[in-house]
Amino acid sequence: VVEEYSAIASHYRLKETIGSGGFAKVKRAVHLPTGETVAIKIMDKVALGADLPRVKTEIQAMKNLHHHHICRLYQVVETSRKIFMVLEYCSGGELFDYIVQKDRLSDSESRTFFRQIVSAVCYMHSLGYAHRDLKPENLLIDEDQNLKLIDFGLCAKPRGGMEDHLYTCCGSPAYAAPELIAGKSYIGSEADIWSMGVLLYALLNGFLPFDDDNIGSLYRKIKSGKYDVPDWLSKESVALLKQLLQVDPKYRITVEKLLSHSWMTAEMGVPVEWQSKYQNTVLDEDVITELSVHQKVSRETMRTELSKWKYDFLTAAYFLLLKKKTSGRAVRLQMTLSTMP
Ligand SMILES: CN(C)C[C@H]1CC[C@H](N2C(=O)NCc3cnc4ccc(-c5cc(Cl)c(O)c(Cl)c5)cc4c32)CC1
Repeated sequence: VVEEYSAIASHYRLKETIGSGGFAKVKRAVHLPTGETVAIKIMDKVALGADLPRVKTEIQAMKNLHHHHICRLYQVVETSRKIFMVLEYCSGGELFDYIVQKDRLSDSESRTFFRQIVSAVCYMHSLGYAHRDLKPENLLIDEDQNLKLIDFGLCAKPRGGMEDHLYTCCGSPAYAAPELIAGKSYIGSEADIWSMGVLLYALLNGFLPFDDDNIGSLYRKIKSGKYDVPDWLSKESVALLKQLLQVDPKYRITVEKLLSHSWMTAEMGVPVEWQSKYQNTVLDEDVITELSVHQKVSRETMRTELSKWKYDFLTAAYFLLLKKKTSGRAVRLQMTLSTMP
């Protein structure tokens, strides 16, 4: 097995498999130069077949999406047979499992999580991306109980911008908007708003608003837009669900209005901050120092090299050192990154 993973074995110690998506295996790993834990998504190009473009879509999208509630891509390694994506590790697992084990979440815990989801989605929309597969399985919890959005294989960045219509019917049926399953052309951001309505319902109730083993009756329920309203729901949350789960996208709440909706701001007092907390234009001086000293190159050379954002071993070392710094650990490397030119 080791020779298969030799491309990354120089810098990562592979640990156990932590999950597998359709055509990918995800393993926990340790980044040897910093000691940080990462998740490595491993795909076999032959097995991917027609799905290879989805992976390229995901990689390209993740290179442009830098947000504290979006899983960070650190590095991409491609060999003749494999693609490895080195990703931010989330020790808390899937939000889906968290809801199941708690049965359902309280109004305020749902609000805390839902504000983070809206923050990530609003940020994506501001950059012209629609996720198109929003569901609790694609939201992970990190060690600080923060949510991280994953799986950008279906996300779309319509050429003509967010108003451009999309056509491919995709994502998971139970979370899919009526216009999407009706096979009509649709606006990606509007479909994401519907999916967030289904997500909020799942957080507050522990079950889905539209569910049926038979796909035909599931579609009929979604198109009807009718769902149960359990008596434990607060008046405000019922009002918000009504505005999210509007069958006609014309009447659906927009993400801008969502940021300051009264249920969203209750207890918090402030609208959702959707801008990224990550500073992704200025390079961190402490990290440059550590990397340039360690690689025995000038700071200028290091700055120039880092600014190419090649998502190689150097990009990974930069992001992981920065993560160490922001979580108050020493900005130190344990071995040379042998790949520096
Ligand atoms: C859609 N589901 C079924 C697939 C599962 C695959 C395993 C996942 N996982 C765990 O099960 N436990 C721990 C765990 C910890 N850190 C992770 C970090 C990143 C990713 C990740 C990121 C992206 Cl961008 C992506 O595309 C994919 Cl597939 C995975 C998964 C992690 C993870 C959860 C989702």
